[in-house]
Amino acid sequence: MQEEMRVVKQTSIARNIYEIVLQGDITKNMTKPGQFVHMRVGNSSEFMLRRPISICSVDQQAQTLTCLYRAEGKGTTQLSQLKSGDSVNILAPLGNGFPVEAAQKTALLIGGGIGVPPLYELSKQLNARGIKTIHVLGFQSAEDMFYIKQFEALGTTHVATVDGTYGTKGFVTDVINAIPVDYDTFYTCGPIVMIKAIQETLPHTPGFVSLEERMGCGIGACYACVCEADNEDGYVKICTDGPVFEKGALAL
Ligand SMILES: Cc1cc2nc3c(=O)[nH]c(=O)nc-3n(C[C@H](O)[C@H](O)[C@H](O)COP(=O)(O)OP(=O)(O)OC[C@H]3O[C@@H](n4cnc5c(N)ncnc54)[C@H](O)[C@@H]3O)c2cc1C
Ligand code: FES
Repeated sequence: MQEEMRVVKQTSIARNIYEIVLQGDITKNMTKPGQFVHMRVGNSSEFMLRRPISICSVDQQAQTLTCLYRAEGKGTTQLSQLKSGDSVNILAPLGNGFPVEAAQKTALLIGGGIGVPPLYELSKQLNARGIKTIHVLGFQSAEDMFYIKQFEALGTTHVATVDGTYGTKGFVTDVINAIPVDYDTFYTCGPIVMIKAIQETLPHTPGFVSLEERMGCGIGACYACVCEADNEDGYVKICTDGPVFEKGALAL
């Protein structure tokens, strides 16, 4: 489904990180955490390719969608210029999403950098099902951190920064190695190197990983997003088969 969503507000929340709140009917279809929206950020041919951005939070009553993104390249920088009252063309919801029903009692949610946003809607939905959530969030530096208070409101939240300016100095795996193993399922989203390290750190815990890799069409037509996998075809398309996969399913 496609819609021109209205920008309600846009706020800078950390170094190069923006929170955009959009309103529209299409939110009623955004029910699964871990799905993403495909945004057209401008009308010129330069912006023909849409930008995939995770659903961070949905308010069904207000019909609003919140996304968090890093303004890095041309498209996301263009997106960061939008003001309240502007509109953005959204194709959504795309992808499969995290299976919330997989967690039994306690879930460990691990996010790295701009992989953190989809874990917020996931944590909200797990908590609504009575599942306790523990969050481990990794950033480069204190200046890059966002949504710490929002995660703390949902469950115990640990932060790791590479430069040690906040929380544990080091990586999310340093935190995971130091906390008690009282969770039954893990969910993670972030850079591939982090996902690989987590799979090695938690070999016996069932888990689900979400990839935020390069995409083209977002709807299974262009093969820009294929990743080697242990299945009959030998590959998967991140956009339609994912972006969430069971731990170990991909040859990372
Ligand atoms: C499923 C999914 C969810 C994502 N969720 C978020 C999120 O919540 N917040 C966030 O900040 N980023 C997210 N990303 C990454 C985000 O899509 C890219 O950072 C963004 O598309 C880069 O666009 P640009 O205009 O800054 O860069 P440009 O270099 O101008 O982009 C050029 C083209 O390459 C594509 N591209 C470049 N880098 C990526 C990338 N890493 N992933 C996919 N396409 C890319 C762009 O979509 C565009 O078509 C997600 C990616 C995926 C696949
Ligand atoms: S992005 Fe085109 S097939 Fe996945």
